Order: sequence, then structure tokens, then C-alpha cells
Amino acid sequence: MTYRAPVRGSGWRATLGSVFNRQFKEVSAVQNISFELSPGEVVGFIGPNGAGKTTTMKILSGLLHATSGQVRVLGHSPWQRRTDFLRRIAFIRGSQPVGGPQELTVLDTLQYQRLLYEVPLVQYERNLVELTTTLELGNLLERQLRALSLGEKMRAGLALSLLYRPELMFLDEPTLGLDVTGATTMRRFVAQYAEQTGATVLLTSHYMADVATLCPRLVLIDQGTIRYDGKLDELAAKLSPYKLLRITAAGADEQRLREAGELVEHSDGTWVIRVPRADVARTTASLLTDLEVADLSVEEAPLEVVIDQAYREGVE
Ligand SMILES: Nc1ncnc2c1ncn2[C@@H]1O[C@H](COP(=O)(O)OP(=O)(O)OP(=O)(O)O)[C@@H](O)[C@H]1O
Repeated sequence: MTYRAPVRGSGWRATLGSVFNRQFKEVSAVQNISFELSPGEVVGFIGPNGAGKTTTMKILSGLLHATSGQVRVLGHSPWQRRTDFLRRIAFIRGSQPVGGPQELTVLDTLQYQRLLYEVPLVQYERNLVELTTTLELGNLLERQLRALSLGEKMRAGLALSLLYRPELMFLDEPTLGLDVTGATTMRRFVAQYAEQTGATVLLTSHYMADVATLCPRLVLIDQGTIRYDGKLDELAAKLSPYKLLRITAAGADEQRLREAGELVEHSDGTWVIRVPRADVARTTASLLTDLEVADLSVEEAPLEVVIDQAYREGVE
């Protein structure tokens, strides 16, 4: 997919000049991307800023027409934007949760959406009750869209999209700017919707908590090309050949723990050591034998660390 981007120098002369003599350059956003989603999958589509995530989602939802290649979504060519296709998908962006006239109330907008998507009245009323409860919209329904906070807009935006029960959701940074509670509510809601309806979800996020909570599979894109497509835990295993042992033991001495692995942290009688994956079972057993262990847990390296490494060094 290439964009035709206008080229303009800086300063008012260049600005004026570009009005009469506009020049363009081709910007390649994504190339040779190929992946499939199975019905019911929840997939994390991640990558650094500018990697091509939003562009891909716009192509998949039909907002952009790819300059080359083949795209099939639910048996349709998305760019044709056929009504029967649009009724089955939703594209929800955390940066623009609700479009349309901002003077309308949430309820007006939901009613307008019902007409647009031809949702039968009985189904509309049932869905509205359910969405109002699960997304806690009760006291927002009579409020104008423009008066909503970011978190409230996001909840309203989700309700608008889910009113017609899409079977495929493109979620572009759905927790952007939300506080901890807002982000947790959003994750819980998406997981619940996908589970109850069997919907397929493709989700982009820079918050690893979203990915870790929701997505067993990851597609990692960088500079417009896919670098990894597979299970989240396999990516962690591939990139991080270590696990962390967190151990609380009375009378443990530093020397003994240093023998067991690389010391990462020590506070209040709790030690964290890094141990090669292959040695975890043996090391754990010997520590349990040698020390008076009150607590011991085996943890993966934090996902942030794994993904940061994938972005910086690649996956191979
Ligand atoms: N309308 C446009 N005109 C020209 N170039 C564009 C346009 N939209 C996006 N691009 C470029 O295409 C590339 C991919 O952008 P895209 O928005 O898809 O990235 P992204 O992965 O969603 O990034 P982010 O995580 O920052 O949102 C970037 O280099 C961007 O500058």
C-alpha cells in the first residue's frame, strides 16, 4: 500500500508555492503483508509507531483501497464497502471513538445507528439494555457526545458499534488514554463480547496488558512487513531464553542464590534470580531442598521487555 503524500518545504513562500505547484512523493506504508484470521480468534496486531497497523486495518475495513495485492474479508473485497459487509464488521479507534454530530445525545446517536444498520426494534431494545448495563451507560444516554470524557466516549463508541452485533471487530488502540479502571473495563468487555458472540477480533495496542490479557496470538509488524505471526507465549520463549524465579526464604544467603542464577532483585527477604529456561526445574528443586522456602514462583520475563527486544532486534 502506498500513499501519495504532498511534499512541501518550510516557510510561507513554500506553502504558497505548493498551492500552485503541488508536488507529491510515494510513501510505502505496508508491503507483502499476508495473514489469515480464523473465526472467533482474538489476535494482537502490534508494532512500533508508524509500522503500518492502522493502514492495514483501514484496508481490511475498506476505508483504503490497497494499491496492489488481494484482500478478502468475510468473503468480500472490503474496499467495495458493500452494505452487507459493513453490517458485519466494526472499526473502532481509540483516537476517534465516536464520529458524527457531537451535539446529539448518546441515545439519539444509538437510535440513528439503529436506523442506519437496520437493526430490528426488538433486537435494538434488547441490545440497548444489555450494553447500557455492561458498559455502564445509564447516566450517559441523555448527554451530548461532545460533553463526554474520553473514557465515556470510548464506552459510547463501543456501544454504537456493538449495537448491530458485528462478527468481526478491528480495535485500533481501544484503551488509548484510559485510566486503569477504564482500560480494565474495556478489556473485560471485549473478552466477554468475543466469548459470548464468537466474534473475531484484531486488536492493536501499545499497552502490553491489553495484548497479554486478550490475545493468545500475535502478529508483529515493523516497517510495513510482518516479522512474527504466532503464539504470544512462543514469542516470549523464543526471545527470552530465561525465566525469573521469585523466592522468599528464611536465612537464604546471597552466595547460594548467586550460584543458582543471575541475581536481579533483592528486598525484604525476597530474591529474584534469572535462570536459563532449561535449568528451571533443576534449580527450583535444589533451592527447595537447600533452603527453608516460604514462597517460590516461576515467571516469564515481562512482556514489555520481550516486545521491546522484538522491536529493537527483530525476532529471528
Ligand atoms: N495519509 C497518509 N499519507 C502519507 N503517509 C501516511 C499516511 N498515513 C500513514 N502514512 C505513513 O504510513 C506509515 C504507516 O502508518 P500507520 O498509521 O499505518 O502506522 P501505525 O503502525 O498505525 O502507527 P502508530 O502506532 O504510530 O499509530 C507511516 O510511515 C505513516 O507516516
